[in-house]
Amino acid sequence: MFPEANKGYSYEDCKATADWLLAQTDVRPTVGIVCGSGLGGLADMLKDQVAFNYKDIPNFPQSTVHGHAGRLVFGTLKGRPCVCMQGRFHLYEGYPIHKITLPIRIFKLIGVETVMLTNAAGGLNQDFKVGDIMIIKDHLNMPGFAGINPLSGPNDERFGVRFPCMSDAYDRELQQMAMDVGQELGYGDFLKEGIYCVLGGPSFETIAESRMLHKLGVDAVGMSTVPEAIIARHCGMRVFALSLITNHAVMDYDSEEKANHEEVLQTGKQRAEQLERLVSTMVTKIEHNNNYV
Ligand SMILES: O=P(O)(O)O[C@@H]1C[C@H](O)[C@@H](CO)O1
Ligand code: HPA
Repeated sequence: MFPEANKGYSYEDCKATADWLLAQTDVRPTVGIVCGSGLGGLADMLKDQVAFNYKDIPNFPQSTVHGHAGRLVFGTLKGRPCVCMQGRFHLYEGYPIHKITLPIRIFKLIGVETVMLTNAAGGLNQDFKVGDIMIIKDHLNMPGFAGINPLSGPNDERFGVRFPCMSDAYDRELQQMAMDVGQELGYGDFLKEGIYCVLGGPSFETIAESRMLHKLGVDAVGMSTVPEAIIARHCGMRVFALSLITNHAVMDYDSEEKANHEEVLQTGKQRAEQLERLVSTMVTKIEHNNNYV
């Protein structure tokens, strides 16, 4: 069942994993959530949980990063059937890019229509503060510039077209919904929007790199999300994504600040409750056919 790294997973491999999951649970999720570093608490919001350790799911990679529990959780969120990845995969873990994005195709094959991606990221926008939530409106795919794209290799039309459009990667209605819900919840002061850039990691950025990204118009930098968004759009799912700004990307040689994973996880804990409320309220407003109510 394990294909060669550069060949990716076939439609049949993905279908086998999807069918295996569907046989284990009656939950039929239409919303799929991916928890970023330190944001696994989002999965704990689900009621009537049916949870699987990644190691027990055919074809699934294993989580290797602290703050990514490695569980796929099915359940309901205020009555809506959802599935939640409590832990994602990153290029720097050594996984080929097709493996990182495999769960997103599984989402599609089990009936998910809307994907909500979350991540921890370093803030480059000078107006951003640690603890801000940035709604992602667009991305820069740095590994993609070097040919590392989850759609490289043969294209299977059963998933989507050879050359998918990405100018509409992040659903505008869902961005507006997040803004509206954020205002209703009183989050106006820390709810922002911006452009996310993915790098390979695991080293954090140098000062020169951060300065370059800032000049390019990047608002937040991280190590995930973009490959998942590309795969989700390729197979026709709607994508909403947000970054929790967990630290400032250092851009000044006099600065004493040093990016570190502990700070990332700590900021996640501090904003967990608000983030959960934002995501869960949005889920209640996403209709089965993906309309915004
Ligand atoms: O999975 P995400 O993108 O939230 O994780 C970020 C990027 C690195 O994996 C880690 C660095 O602290 O957090
Ligand atoms: N850079 C890259 N990835 C990150 C950061 C950062 O500063 N913070 C959390 N994930």
